Amino acid sequence: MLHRVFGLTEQGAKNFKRGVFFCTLANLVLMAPIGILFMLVNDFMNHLTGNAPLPDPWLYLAGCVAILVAMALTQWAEYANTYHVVYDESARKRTDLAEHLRELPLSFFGRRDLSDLTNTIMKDCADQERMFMHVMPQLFGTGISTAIVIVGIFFYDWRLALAAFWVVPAAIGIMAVSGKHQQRKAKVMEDARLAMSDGVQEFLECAQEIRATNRSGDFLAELSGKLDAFERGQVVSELTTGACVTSAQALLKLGIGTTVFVGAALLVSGQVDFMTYFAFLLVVTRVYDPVNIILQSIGELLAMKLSIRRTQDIAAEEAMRGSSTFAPSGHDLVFDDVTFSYKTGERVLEGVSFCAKEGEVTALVGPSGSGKSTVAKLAARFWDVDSGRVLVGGVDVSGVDPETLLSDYAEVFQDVVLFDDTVRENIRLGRRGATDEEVLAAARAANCDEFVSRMPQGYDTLIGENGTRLSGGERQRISIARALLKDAPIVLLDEATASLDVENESQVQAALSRLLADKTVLVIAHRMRTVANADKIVVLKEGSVAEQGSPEELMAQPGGVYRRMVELQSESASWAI
Ligand SMILES: Nc1ncnc2c1ncn2[C@@H]1O[C@H](COP(=O)(O)OP(=O)(O)OP(=O)(O)O)[C@@H](O)[C@H]1O
Repeated sequence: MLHRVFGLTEQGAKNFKRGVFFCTLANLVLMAPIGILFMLVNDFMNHLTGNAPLPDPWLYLAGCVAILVAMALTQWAEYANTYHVVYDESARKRTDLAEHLRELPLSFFGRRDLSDLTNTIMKDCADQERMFMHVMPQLFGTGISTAIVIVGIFFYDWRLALAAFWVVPAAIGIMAVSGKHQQRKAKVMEDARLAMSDGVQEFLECAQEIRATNRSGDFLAELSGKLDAFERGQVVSELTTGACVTSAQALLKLGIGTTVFVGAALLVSGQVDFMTYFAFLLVVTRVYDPVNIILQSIGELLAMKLSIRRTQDIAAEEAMRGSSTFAPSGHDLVFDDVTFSYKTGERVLEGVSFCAKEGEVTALVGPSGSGKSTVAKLAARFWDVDSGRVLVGGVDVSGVDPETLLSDYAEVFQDVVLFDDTVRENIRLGRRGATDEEVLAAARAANCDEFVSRMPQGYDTLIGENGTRLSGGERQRISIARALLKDAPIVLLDEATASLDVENESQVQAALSRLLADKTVLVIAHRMRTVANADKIVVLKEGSVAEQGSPEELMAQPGGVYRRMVELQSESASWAI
C-alpha cells in the first residue's frame, strides 16, 4: 500500500512505519508535562481546601526527570528512524530510477522532454526526500497521537470533548473539499516551472545559434513570458493553499470559544467540577498545535502527490529486457521483413530484408531520410521492430538483453558523444580495462596522434564537456579509435568519415579497412566513392529496399537508383571543380 501510494521501496515502507511509530510515541511523551501540571495543580487545590498534605516535591521532580529522559529517548529514536533512513531510501530510489532509465528503450527518451526528466530525477527526488524526512512521519505521527488523545478525552468527558473537538473534522473537511482545487493550481504551477526550465535550457544550448540569427531579443522576451507565467502560477498556487489552510486554522480557533462557553455552562449547572474544566482549558491551549501542523502539511502532501506520480510514471515504463546469454552461430546480420515506425502511424521502414555477411562490408545508401540510420539503430536493438525480425547469427536480437547484445557491437555514429575527461579515457571507453598501449595503438590506427601531439598534455588533455575543444573530425577520430579498441565482431559505421578532410579520410579509411577485416561491417555513407569498395550495397528508398547487390552488379543496372546516385555525385563533383 505505502509502496503503491508513496512510491516507497519495500525497505523504505518498513522504515516509514517505524518512523511514524516513534513520532507518535514522541508526541505522546511531549503531552506528558500537561499531565504532571494537572496533577500538581490538583494536589495543591486539595491541599488548599484542607483535604490533603502538601504534595511531595521529590515525587514531582522524579516525574519531570523521567519525562525528560523519555523525551530524549523518543526524540532520538524518531530522529534515527526518519532522517538517516530517508537518506538511504532516497539513494535507493535514485539508483533504481537511474538503473530503470538505463533499461528503457530509446523511444522513451524521444517522447519525454529532457529537462522534464532531469527535473524528476533531481528535484522530485529531492522534494520527496525532504517530505519523508521533515513532513510525512511527523504528519502521520501527529495525526495518530492526536487521535489517541482525543479518544481518551472523549472517555473523560464527552460533552466537553465535543465542544473542544468538533472543529477538527470541520477543518480537515475544508482541506479535503478544496484538495482537488489546490492540486489543479499546483499542477498549473508545475507545468509553468517545466516550461520555464525548458526555455532556460534551450536558451543555453542554442546560445550560439540564437546570436548568429540575431534572435536574442525574441528569445529573451519568450523566456521572460515563461518566467512570468511561473511566477503567476506560483503566487496563485500558494495563495490558494494559504487561503484554505488559514480558513481551516481560523475555524480551529473557534474550538477554544466553544470549550470556554460549554465548560462554563456545565460548571455553573454543577455538571462538571472546576478541575475538569481547568483540565480542558489546558488541553485546548495545546491540542490544536499538532492539528495546525497537519493542516499546513496537507498542502505540501498534495503537491508531493504530483511529484510522486511523475517518478511512478517513469518506473511504470516498460524496460527493454532479454536473455543475458547470447551465443550466436557466427555474426551474419539479417533483417527479415522488418517494419518500423518511431511514432504510431508514421512508418519509417517497410518490409526491409537483407543480409550483412560476416567478413564483408555491407553499405547502406539512399537519399536523406530513407531510413539508413534507423536500420543501424535497429541492428543494435536501440529500438525494437514493429514486425519482422533482426537476427545475429540466427538469434533474434529482440530476445537478448541490450547490454549483453551491445558487447558484440562497436559503433561510430554521426553524433559522437564524448565525456569531460582526457583523450585517453575517452578512447578507453571502448573497452574497459584496456592497457595504455592498447589505447595508444587504437588511437594511432585512427590517426589521432597528429592532433593529440598538438595538445598541451597529449593524451592526458581534458577535452571539455562533450569534447567542445575538439573539431568535428577530431571527435570522430576519437570515436573511431574507441570502436577499434572494442574490437567487436559487428561494426556499425554511420557517416564514419564524414567530418574528415581528404587526407585524413584516406588514412582513416586505410586504418578501418585493415582493422575491420573479418568483421560484420554495416556502413552508412552518402558519398558513393566511400562505399565503392564495399562487398555489398543495400539501397534504401522511402523506407524500403530498392536494390541490393555488389557495386558492380548495381552499376550494371541501367536506370537503377544506385547507378543514378553515383552518376549524380560524379556530375556534381565535376561542377565543383
Ligand atoms: N528519433 C526519431 N524520432 C522520430 N522520427 C525519427 C527519429 N529519427 C529519425 N526519424 C525519422 O525517420 C526517417 C528516417 O530517418 P533516418 O535518420 O533513418 O534517415 P537517413 O536515411 O539516415 O537520413 P540521413 O541520410 O539524412 O541521415 C526520417 O523521416 C526521420 O525524420
